[in-house]
Amino acid sequence: MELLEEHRCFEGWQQRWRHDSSTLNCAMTFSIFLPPPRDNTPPPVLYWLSGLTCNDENFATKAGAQRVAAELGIVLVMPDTSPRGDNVADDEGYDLGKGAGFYLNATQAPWAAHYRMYDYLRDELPTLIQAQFNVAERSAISGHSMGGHGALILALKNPGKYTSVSAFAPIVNPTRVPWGQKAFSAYLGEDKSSWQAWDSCALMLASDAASAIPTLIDQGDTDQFLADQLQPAVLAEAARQTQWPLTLRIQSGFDHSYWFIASFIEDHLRFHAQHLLK
Ligand SMILES: N[C@@H](CCC(=O)N[C@@H](CS)C(=O)NCC(=O)O)C(=O)O
Repeated sequence: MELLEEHRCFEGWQQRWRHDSSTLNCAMTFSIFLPPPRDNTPPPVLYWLSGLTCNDENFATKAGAQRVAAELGIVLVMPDTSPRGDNVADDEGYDLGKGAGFYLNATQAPWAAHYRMYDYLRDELPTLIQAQFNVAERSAISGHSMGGHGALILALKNPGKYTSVSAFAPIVNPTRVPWGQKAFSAYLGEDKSSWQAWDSCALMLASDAASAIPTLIDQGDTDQFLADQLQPAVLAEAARQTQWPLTLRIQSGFDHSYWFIASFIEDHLRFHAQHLLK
């Protein structure tokens, strides 16, 4: 592990690290915010997954989450959104390839060689964070847009792994919207039956009530992607049918940007703190 940057931030520290990922078969960079130590209890972790075109720095620099994370004593881990490097397959579009890993394990050439963000986030990165930092095992997960999709599928596919999940403007039904259909065709191939394992709505409908965890979603009602790509009402209907504890808040006048995230990130941190710090 190589420390690339370190900055004092409120009562904690903002750092940026590079490491070699054996899952992704390339070097990866992540950001982490470490709150000030308090007594002998190691702090829990909130994983943040960003959206299309982002890397580990968008949330770190634009969301303004550190002040409240320092106050609550929560570590923020901000991974990149895809494998990186000259040897990694890419596409000209902003919504496929680098910056658009969709938090799944690709099965199709040329993507399968590196695009395994699901395994990286489920196994390799948490193991690394546990080994390198003084943190508790308890963790929660959140994200934006493609990262909201990532947070939801990681939570839905791994009962017991996270105390709570939240999302801003998530892609809840990727198998039915253009962003998801383009990415899933490339990464998973044309057999659409394999797509269901990576779709929050399908996963929630197939979920076991006993594995449900508290879920908070915020969605701006003037988000330019709301009607074509996001459609959180489809997940709300799945939650109604399965009695999944979802709170969906429609926020008047907010768009898809980090200005929206910055406006409600404190609510999400306090929501996760209720479950992480029990
Ligand atoms: N660039 C794309 C949109 C990409 C986009 O909105 N990305 C969101 C996540 S889906 C984001 O967080 N962008 C980076 C940022 O705002 O810092 C477009 O022109 O349509």
